[in-house]
Amino acid sequence: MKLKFSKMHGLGNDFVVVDGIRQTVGLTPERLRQLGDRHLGIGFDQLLLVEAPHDGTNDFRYRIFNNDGSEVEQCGNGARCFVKFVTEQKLTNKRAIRVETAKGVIVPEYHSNGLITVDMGVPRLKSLEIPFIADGDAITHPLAIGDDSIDVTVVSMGNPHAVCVVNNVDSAPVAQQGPLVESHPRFPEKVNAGFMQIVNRGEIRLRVYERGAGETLACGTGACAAVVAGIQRGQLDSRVLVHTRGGDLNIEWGGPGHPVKMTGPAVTVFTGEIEI
Ligand SMILES: N[C@H](CCC[C@H](N)C(=O)O)C(=O)O
Repeated sequence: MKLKFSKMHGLGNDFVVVDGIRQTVGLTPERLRQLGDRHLGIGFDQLLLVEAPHDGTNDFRYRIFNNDGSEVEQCGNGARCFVKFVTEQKLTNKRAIRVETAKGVIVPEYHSNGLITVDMGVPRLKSLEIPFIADGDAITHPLAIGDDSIDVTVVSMGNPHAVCVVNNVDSAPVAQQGPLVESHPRFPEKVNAGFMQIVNRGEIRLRVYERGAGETLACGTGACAAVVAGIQRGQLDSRVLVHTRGGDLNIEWGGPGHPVKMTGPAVTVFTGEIEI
C-alpha cells in the first residue's frame, strides 16, 4: 500500500509526518527503522503520526517515534511541524489546537508571521517523575559516566532530560558522553542528554544527544528542559534565547507549576508517498 507523508523540519530536527486520520497506518518498529534510514529509506530523526483524539475536547492525538523505532512521549520541534501540517492538509482551520500526547495535552498556536508558539505543559522535576533513580530530589545530581562525573539537572517535559552545564558547546564531549548518559542505568526509560553553555541570563547555546536518535541539530523539549534547568540552578531568567546548531528558539518559563512556552519555526520540505 502507498503511504502519503510530508517531510518537515524544525531547525533541522527532521520529521516524516503522516496523516493517520485519512489513511490507515500500521508501522512496526522494524518498518519505522527502515523508513528512518537515511540511505535505505526516507530518513528522519522522528516520525510523527496524526490521529483523531481519544477525548473529544481535544483536536488531535500526536504519536512520536524515534528513528530507532521506539515510541516516545513528546517532541517539541515536532509539535510546531504538527500544527503546520494539519493546517496545510486542511485537517483544521483553527490557529490554536489542543493535541493529546502520551503524557498530557499541548497547545500549539500558529501565528500569522509563520512562527509557532507551543504551550508544552508544566515540567516535572521530581526524580520519580523523570524517571531517575536517586536518593531524593535535588537541583543537581552527580552522575558517574566512565571515569568522569558530571552534575545533571533532571527534567521531564513528558519525555526525560538530563541537562549539564559546559563551558563551550563546541568543545563539549557530546559524542563521547551523550550515549553514556542516554543509556545510564539510573534512567530506567533512558534519557535525552543536554549540554548547555550559559551565555548570559537570557541566552544559552545548546546541544542535545537525543534518546533513540543521537545528536540532532535541535531538540525542542531539550531546549525547554535546559531553560528549566538553568532557572532552577539560578543561572537564567524567565525568558531565554536558545541557540541550537539548527537555529534559535525562544523559551519562557514562570517557575514551578507554570507551563513552558516555546516559540520557533517549522518548515515543509516536500510531500511524497512511499510503498509500505
Ligand atoms: N528523542 C526524544 C523525542 C524527540 C524529541 C525532540 N526531537 C524534540 O524536538 O523535542 C525522546 O526520545 O524523548
